[in-house]
Amino acid sequence: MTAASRVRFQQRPVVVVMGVSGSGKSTIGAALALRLGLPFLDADDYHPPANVDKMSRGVPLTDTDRWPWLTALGGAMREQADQVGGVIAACSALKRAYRQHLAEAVGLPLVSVLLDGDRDLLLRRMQARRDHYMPPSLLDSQIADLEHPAEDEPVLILSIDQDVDDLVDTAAQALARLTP
Ligand SMILES: Nc1ncnc2c1ncn2[C@@H]1O[C@H](COP(=O)(O)OP(=O)(O)OP(=O)(O)O)[C@@H](O)[C@H]1O
Ligand SMILES: O=C(O)[C@H](O)[C@@H](O)[C@H](O)[C@H](O)CO
Repeated sequence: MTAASRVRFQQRPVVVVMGVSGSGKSTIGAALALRLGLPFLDADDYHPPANVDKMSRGVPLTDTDRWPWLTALGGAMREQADQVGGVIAACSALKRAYRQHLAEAVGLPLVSVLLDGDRDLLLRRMQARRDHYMPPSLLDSQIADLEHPAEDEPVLILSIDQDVDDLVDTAAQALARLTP
């Protein structure tokens, strides 16, 4: 048993694994949820078809496109948090207002895990992906929209130039300390 798998929380965490497209949110979020025995929700599954169509055509989403999507995800997070106590969601959550909106929808404080990487690595990972609607041409608009969590937002920042297992180990251990 690794140190991370022995982590015990006083309270189950409500976590948003966040960052720009290609940073590894779905990959790390799913693995972290499995490690912590918590439900996993992927924001990609909550987009209305019009949003997916827009992104597929290489057009960045606007705030207006994102609010209903964030409301739907926040509602699903709340259901899981009510039933299970905690939840891990993968969601770009690029702007502070989006993270606040999610926290309000859930009714509990969120902990963000920001997957941070440089543009070259992000682009390589997006280009290597074959089965995803999000085109690499949208990366720069994602980077432009990203507002790094401020001092008053509980956040764990992870550099994505590490193996998935290492990232999950670090996140699991740090969450035990960050969770109120
Ligand atoms: N730490 C890592 N090391 C190597 N490859 C990784 C790592 N994390 C993710 N990947 C790979 O990078 C690609 C992007 O990851 P993923 O789809 O999870 O990102 P994402 O942030 O969910 O993207 P999007 O927001 O566009 O859905 C995938 O092919 C995934 O397998
Ligand atoms: O906020 C946004 O611009 C979008 O929702 C994207 O982040 C996508 O969800 C994702 O990155 C592609 O799967």
